[in-house]
Amino acid sequence: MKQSQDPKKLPSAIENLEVLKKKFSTNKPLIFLDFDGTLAPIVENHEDAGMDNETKEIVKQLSENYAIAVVSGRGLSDVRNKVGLQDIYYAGSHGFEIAGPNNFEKDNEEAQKMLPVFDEIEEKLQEKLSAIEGVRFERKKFTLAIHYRQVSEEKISEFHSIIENVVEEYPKLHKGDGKKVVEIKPNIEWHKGKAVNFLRKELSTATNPFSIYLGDDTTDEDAFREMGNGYGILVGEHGNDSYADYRVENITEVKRFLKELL
Ligand SMILES: O=P(O)(O)OC[C@H]1O[C@H](O[C@H]2O[C@H](CO)[C@@H](O)[C@H](O)[C@H]2O)[C@H](O)[C@@H](O)[C@@H]1O
Repeated sequence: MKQSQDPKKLPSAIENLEVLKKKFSTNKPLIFLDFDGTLAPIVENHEDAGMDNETKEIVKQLSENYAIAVVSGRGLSDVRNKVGLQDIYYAGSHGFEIAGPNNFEKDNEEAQKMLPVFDEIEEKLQEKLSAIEGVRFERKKFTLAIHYRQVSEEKISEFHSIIENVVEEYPKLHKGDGKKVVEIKPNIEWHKGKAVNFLRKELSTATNPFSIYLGDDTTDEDAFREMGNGYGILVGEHGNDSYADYRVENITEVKRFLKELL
């Protein structure tokens, strides 16, 4: 079983490029890419996030040579619009909604049944959190993000307590965390790692295809942990230990690494 470790102790993918490129020349990897914090810089408002032209071009060129999937906490249509490529796969809502070329679509069936519960909890939380300035809601199909990047420091513990108390009333849902965001998700054994395993079967006929996954957040750890034949590459840090195999420092290094695959 994989062990997590201090990300600072992970080997740098950039410093080990020659070794990795050698490996990739004999094992063409499937490429899994997280969006926020990996392809697009973290910004104040979630609506404003986007890839720069260089990153767009790199991902486009990679998609001509590799099977690629973007795996995001964002809603499927949102992340698809932001990446803008038609011929690649996407997993949105933390893997609960998956889509790909030729009208391929796969929503998590259990999560589908929970849509009315999401409507209810969203309404309740909107009301209970209305007194806290700076709270931003982002409804995805199967998850609900509540952002607190713009909430003042002294209000943050109240923000978390309100959400915890409400979520406790809903055993079908659970609360996860991200970068200055709380994510309400279906309480189902499904996450980015499971979605990646599903996509590995979709993208390759091999039993255990060689894959790489780049991601920056705690939710990407589910994918790193599930990486069988392949490498997880952590972008920056998220404050906890990591199951990744390598690290890159930031988005600039993500670009540098991906360019080497072209
Ligand atoms: O899985 P990801 O593609 O990394 O998505 C994770 C969440 O990313 C977005 O929120 C984060 O980025 C925002 C824009 O930079 C930032 O303002 C926010 O504080 C971050 O948490 C997105 O809005 C969420 O829906 C995703 O779940």
